[in-house]
Amino acid sequence: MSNRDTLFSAPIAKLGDWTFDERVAEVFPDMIQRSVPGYSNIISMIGMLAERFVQPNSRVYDLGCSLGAATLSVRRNIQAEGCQIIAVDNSPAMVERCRRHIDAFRADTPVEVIEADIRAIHIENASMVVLNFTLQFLEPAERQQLLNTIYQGLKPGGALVLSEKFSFEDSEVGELLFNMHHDFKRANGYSELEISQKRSMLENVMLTDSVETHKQRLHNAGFEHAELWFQCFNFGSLIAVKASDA
Ligand SMILES: C[S@@+](CC[C@H](N)C(=O)[O-])C[C@H]1O[C@@H](n2cnc3c(N)ncnc32)[C@H](O)[C@@H]1O
Ligand SMILES: O=C(O)C(=O)C[C@]1(C(=O)O)C=C[C@@H](O)C=C1
Repeated sequence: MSNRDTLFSAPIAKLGDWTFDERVAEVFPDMIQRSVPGYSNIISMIGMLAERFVQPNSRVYDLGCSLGAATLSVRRNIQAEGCQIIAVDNSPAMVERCRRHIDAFRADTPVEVIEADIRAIHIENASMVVLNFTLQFLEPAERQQLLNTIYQGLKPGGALVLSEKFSFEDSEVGELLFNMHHDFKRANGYSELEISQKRSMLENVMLTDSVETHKQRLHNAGFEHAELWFQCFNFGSLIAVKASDA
């Protein structure tokens, strides 16, 4: 079982910027489950999407794989033969644990876990790409380029799953959903101090976009189809599909 996240329960004198270090990796399953509304639904439904979208003899990329939760869900559900999963993360602490998690289960589809920056990854012969709460950690100016690369590397009929924390153009709704997210964290046992310390650490490194901005970028990248398929408060997931005659 995963360790409980108590990283920010005591006052921290000098709050630095957020990083995915050893301490975060150690408690990550508990942290993400208690912080992201709908996370476990999204993980299991990524498996359902894999069943539908993964094509024989193609690749699946899990970009910003952390401990490999999405990779494992995809691997459990792939029906097609001759596939390979490439899981990428630039945090050594995550990659080391991810390799152990993946190796703990037996399956036919091989998984390669790569310690690298997702901005430097070449994508080819992909039928599915997963960005599960990762794009939000790139500089906003770098997000379009990554989506362009993904579209180029996808086979016709291939899909990108893009899950993110959202901001909202309607400030009234934005404030409501932001507060609902905090209620969710409180209900999951986080104190006001834990919530506010983590929020300050994330402030400079996790800049959120609206659903409209995400859709616009996906269309700019070339995706013929893009729609929100899941939302819980200010967290959700889009599916973007490359046309089968592209
Ligand atoms: C919120 S976590 C993703 C959760 C994971 N996809 C899941 O479904 O459990 C974000 C991950 O992206 C990784 N990351 C952030 N920026 C990255 C980059 N430029 N290249 C590679 N990995 C990156 C972090 O190290 C972290 O593990
Ligand atoms: O916005 C928050 O408060 C979060 O905790 C979000 C979030 C995320 O979306 O990735 C941030 C960092 C951790 O990886 C887990 C969750």
